[in-house]
Amino acid sequence: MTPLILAFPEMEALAGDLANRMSAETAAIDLHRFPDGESLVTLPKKLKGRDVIVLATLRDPDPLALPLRFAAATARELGAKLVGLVAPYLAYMRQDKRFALGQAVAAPLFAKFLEDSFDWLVTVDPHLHRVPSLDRVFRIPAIRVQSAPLIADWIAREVPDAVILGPDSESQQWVAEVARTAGRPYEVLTKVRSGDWQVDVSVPESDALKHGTPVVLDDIASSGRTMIRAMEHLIAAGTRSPVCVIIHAVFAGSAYEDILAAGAARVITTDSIPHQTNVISLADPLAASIAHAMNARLQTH
Ligand SMILES: O=P(O)(O)OC[C@H]1O[C@H](OP(=O)(O)OP(=O)(O)O)[C@H](O)[C@@H]1O
Repeated sequence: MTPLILAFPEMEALAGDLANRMSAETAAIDLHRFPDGESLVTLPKKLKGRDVIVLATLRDPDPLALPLRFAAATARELGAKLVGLVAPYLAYMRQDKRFALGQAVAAPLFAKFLEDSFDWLVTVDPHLHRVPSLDRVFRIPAIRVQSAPLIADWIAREVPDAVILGPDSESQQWVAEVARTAGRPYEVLTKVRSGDWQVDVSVPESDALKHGTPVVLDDIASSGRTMIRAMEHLIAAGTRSPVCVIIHAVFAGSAYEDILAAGAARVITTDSIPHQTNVISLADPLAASIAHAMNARLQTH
């Protein structure tokens, strides 16, 4: 039977793109909020014997956590075979260690929460800068789509004189990869975070920056302060107007407007989180990885 992609709100467009590439069908998950804040999840009726792919954005994960669990459990009660999760943005991965005594280490706890409900997971570049692979966090088949080749293509095409800038030492690994694929130079900045909205970034002396367009590349823009501080220093140093390339368009509060106001020439993102800045489609590698994850899970079922 054809797999069925069940899209949580906001994910209908990506669901359609994936269905076109995978001979799958799509249907929307109806998510109703009662006045007291509880959720009612309603799935389509014909799930018996089908592989179900739940597609959700976890940009605002807490209100979606229980509906995700309800959707997975209900799909099984209605006869679905495998139930997988495609979460192009995987929340909670930044808290991958105890930064201060008493803190919850959210990354493995959230992973456990998801693997208790789903048979497999596909995500895009999770923020696991200190963890080498998703297998260290998930015990279900978990596949990481890498956006680097798509980002490198976009930069090579749209900003041919790019100097690619990673905001902190942890970004070196993938900024170097994007720069190598795009055939452009790169630099790594130094970031110091002192609070949720307090970040400082220092920019190195760079000959390349005198002649090229700075492209600040980061996996997440949340408060936007990392991007904003990087741009402020670049502009003060006399560079051309920076281009901001962000994988996950989290954009808390007015972050997007603040980044534009700080002088970005362009802000572009992948479609891991629906936003007006999405220009890089992840549908091709996501569709390939979903097929791979379903096969991997079937082999262990
Ligand atoms: O828009 P912002 O609020 O500035 O957040 C975005 C930044 O935060 C993340 O790193 P983080 O500072 O969490 O550091 P880490 O890489 O050590 O987790 C991410 O890699 C960005 O650089």
